[in-house]
Amino acid sequence: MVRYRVRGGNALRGTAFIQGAKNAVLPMIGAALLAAKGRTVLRNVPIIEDVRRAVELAESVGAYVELHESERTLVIDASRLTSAVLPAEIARRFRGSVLFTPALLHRLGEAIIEGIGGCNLGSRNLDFHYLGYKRLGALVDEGETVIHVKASGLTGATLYLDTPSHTGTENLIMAAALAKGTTVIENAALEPEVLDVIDMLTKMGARISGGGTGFITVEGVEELHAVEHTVMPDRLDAGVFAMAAAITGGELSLVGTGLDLGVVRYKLEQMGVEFARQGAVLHVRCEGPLRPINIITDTYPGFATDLQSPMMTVAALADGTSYIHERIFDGRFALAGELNKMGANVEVDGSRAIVRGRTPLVGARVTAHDLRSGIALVLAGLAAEGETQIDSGYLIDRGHAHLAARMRALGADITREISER
Ligand SMILES: CC(=O)N[C@H]1[C@@H](OP(=O)(O)OP(=O)(O)OC[C@H]2O[C@@H](n3ccc(=O)[nH]c3=O)[C@H](O)[C@@H]2O)O[C@H](CO)[C@@H](O)[C@@H]1O
Ligand SMILES: C=C(OP(=O)(O)O)C(=O)O
Repeated sequence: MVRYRVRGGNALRGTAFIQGAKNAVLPMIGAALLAAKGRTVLRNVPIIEDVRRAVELAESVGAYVELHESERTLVIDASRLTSAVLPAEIARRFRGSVLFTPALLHRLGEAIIEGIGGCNLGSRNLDFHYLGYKRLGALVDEGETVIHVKASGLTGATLYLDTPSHTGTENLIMAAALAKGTTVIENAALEPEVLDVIDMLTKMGARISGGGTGFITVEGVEELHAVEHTVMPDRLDAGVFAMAAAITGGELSLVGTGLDLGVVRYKLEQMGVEFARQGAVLHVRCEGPLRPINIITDTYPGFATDLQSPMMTVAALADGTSYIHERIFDGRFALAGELNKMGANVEVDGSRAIVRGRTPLVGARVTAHDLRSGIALVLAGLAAEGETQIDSGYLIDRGHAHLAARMRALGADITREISER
């Protein structure tokens, strides 16, 4: 069991190196399996547990994968895929496993999905994915525990997503890329990670237009080839470091090519955090007290649900009452109870939370219920008096690379330990 220990009180200062994006690299690993010849190279790969699971999953279906950790580079040779099974013991450990389905369908004519994991955030349906595959000509057999998707060649069609699902959009683009004819995906996701995946697929030879508009057109091609691609920076990792500077009264230079925090930056600015773009570096600092904030999560370009939990910690440290409305997931407030153990005053009512700040936070033994509640508790620990122990730290490691080392380099008192219980 992984546990983080944080002793609060230190202002974070220095240069924070932002990792590559988890939610871009996982679909890219799935995309690499579409290339039947050659070797794909992915650069700026975040060394996170989800990437390790994705490597294991790719190997389990027959790909040859090298993860060069110190070079943050993945080399994937998918010329020989041997198994259409996504085995439960790996696939259930991360959400990105769902992104292997299109490659297995195209390369082996079927995908046998024994499980899909990911953060426990309430209902996380996959109906848009399966309806899309069916419209493209696949047979989908949804058993109690195993889902079997079969197709001897897919054919383009018009697809519609009820809401712009992130992985749903990526999966249907990948399924359409090697289908016969034209596919149109209406109400497609606009997230920058989706656009980065489209960039990679385009380099591979896919013909995709309309990325970022909500209406994506894919002209199917005969084959896709292996390419080199650099993963975009992780805006969630960047948001967390900006918040760490804000709540500790620190000052950080965030380094990560082309970093854009979007609405999160504007919300933090409303709270009193100062940002300055200095060429390729985004500088963030906070001197005065934090003001309260209202947040409504939404699909891009709205406020990212994945930063809602860390923002709850920031709100608990602001002077006044903040309001949070979670609109993407129906079970994303597990953090509230843990923050309250540390002295926060968070009241949850359905999809809304009221955070009454500022209450002094004190170190406590708390539990990460999912990746982002975990990192939110690390933030709380940085601002709390005394020591905070965060159990189930594996969930944090799913999405943040070398967290303790990166924060220690900025002056934080944080350690990661492995314990029996
Ligand atoms: C690996 C990855 O990229 N994970 C991200 C991805 O997850 P993921 O792609 O799983 O999230 P979706 O955008 O698909 O889901 C958003 C909402 O749509 C609903 N829905 C989705 C698909 C579907 O077929 N039917 C359906 O009802 C879900 O239940 C959920 O309430 O986007 C989420 C929302 O930005 C982020 O929190 C995750 O970090
Ligand atoms: C919900 C998240 O991830 P996943 O979809 O991989 O569970 C997340 O990154 O916060």
